[in-house]
Amino acid sequence: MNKRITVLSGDYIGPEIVEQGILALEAAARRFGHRFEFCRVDFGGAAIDSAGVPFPEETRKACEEADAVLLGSVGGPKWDSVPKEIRPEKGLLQMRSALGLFGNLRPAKLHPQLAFACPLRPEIVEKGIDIMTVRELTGGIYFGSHETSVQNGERVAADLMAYSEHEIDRILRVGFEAARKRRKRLTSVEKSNVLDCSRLWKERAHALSAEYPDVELIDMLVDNAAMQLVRDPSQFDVLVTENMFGDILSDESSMIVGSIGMMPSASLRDDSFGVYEPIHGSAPDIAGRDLANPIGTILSAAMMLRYSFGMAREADAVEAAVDAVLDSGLRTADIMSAGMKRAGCREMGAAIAAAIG
Ligand SMILES: NC(=O)c1ccc[n+]([C@@H]2O[C@H](COP(=O)([O-])OP(=O)(O)OC[C@H]3O[C@@H](n4cnc5c(N)ncnc54)[C@H](O)[C@@H]3O)[C@@H](O)[C@H]2O)c1
Ligand SMILES: CC(C)[C@H](C(=O)O)[C@@H](O)C(=O)O
Ligand SMILES: [Mg+2]
Repeated sequence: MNKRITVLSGDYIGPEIVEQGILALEAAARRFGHRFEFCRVDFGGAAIDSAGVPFPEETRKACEEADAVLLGSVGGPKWDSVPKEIRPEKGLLQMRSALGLFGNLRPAKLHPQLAFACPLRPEIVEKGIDIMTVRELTGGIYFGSHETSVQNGERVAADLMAYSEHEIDRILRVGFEAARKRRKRLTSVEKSNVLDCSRLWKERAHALSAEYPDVELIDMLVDNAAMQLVRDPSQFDVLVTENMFGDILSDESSMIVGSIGMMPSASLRDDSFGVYEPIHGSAPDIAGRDLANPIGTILSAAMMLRYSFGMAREADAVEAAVDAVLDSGLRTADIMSAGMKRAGCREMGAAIAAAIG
């Protein structure tokens, strides 16, 4: 099969990790007889430098013309003082919105080889951790109005959270469908004791649950969910939530599976197109030193194969290669432990590509 992949490397560690994702995709293409064409365009801070804005029209066109997009990470101190309308992170939100990517899948699965890297007690870890967070990605407080005004002689900042029923229903359906294919437990995370958005969310979750009698629906307040994630993560199968709660809880779940460098994501809409990126940021503190863990990006490439290209065998091969390399003892600094072999980002990426075949 021929596929076109637009590559947005982004900033700081972005180019380092994305190159390893590309190596994995090329290895999968070679082994299974596909042709993947990569088109690299500027995005985020790199696009501010070259074009003055983080999501230029040309980048948007390159995304729209592709079958899928591989993204590194954007932002960092170099662009922290640019006007908020052209921040690299604003470009990321513009891209998600322009491409209609409302459904964000963030799987957190503990690789048994990394049990030691989980900060929870062994008896908690032994019960297994395999959570799919389904995060709403194009609505809520990220996309409401953001204003700072002067009232009574002082500045007042306001950010609006708004959700319409159709936005809530379509992401809840992604959650129900995902749970149906897994262990059939859907935890709907909200703050219905305070927020109207959450009250509407909870009401819609119960209305839709009639269409999914095979899926158990559990309501959970977000503060409790944050606590339960570290008390007993094995209770969660699929967790569905709004944009900001999902951002926070997915970083929390990344640490209980060992490192934020391990976590992939897929940002999807109703057709097969998707944007694939690790959930972490541009990690300026380790950029340019070959220290980043590329596994979150490589597993994002596996999600691309599975969700956008319908290539389950190929995705399995990439995931199996990650397991094999972890079994071999190779570790980047963030998941290093005694007796293991320390690798840089490039060595880890090359080993995984070689293991794909
Ligand atoms: N999707 C994105 O592009 C995205 C996501 C989150 C943050 N950001 C941006 O990234 C910048 C830095 O944000 P931050 O420092 O809060 O979060 P971060 O995720 O970049 O880093 C947090 C910590 O995790 C470590 N880390 C992250 N990825 C790693 C990897 N692959 N391997 C090993 N260690 C890794 C970093 O070294 C750092 O100590 C900010 O400008 C932020 O807005 C971008
Ligand atoms: C950089 C930022 C806008 C982004 C988000 O909050 O969605 C990031 O934290 C993520 O998790 O992808
Ligand atoms: Mg985040």
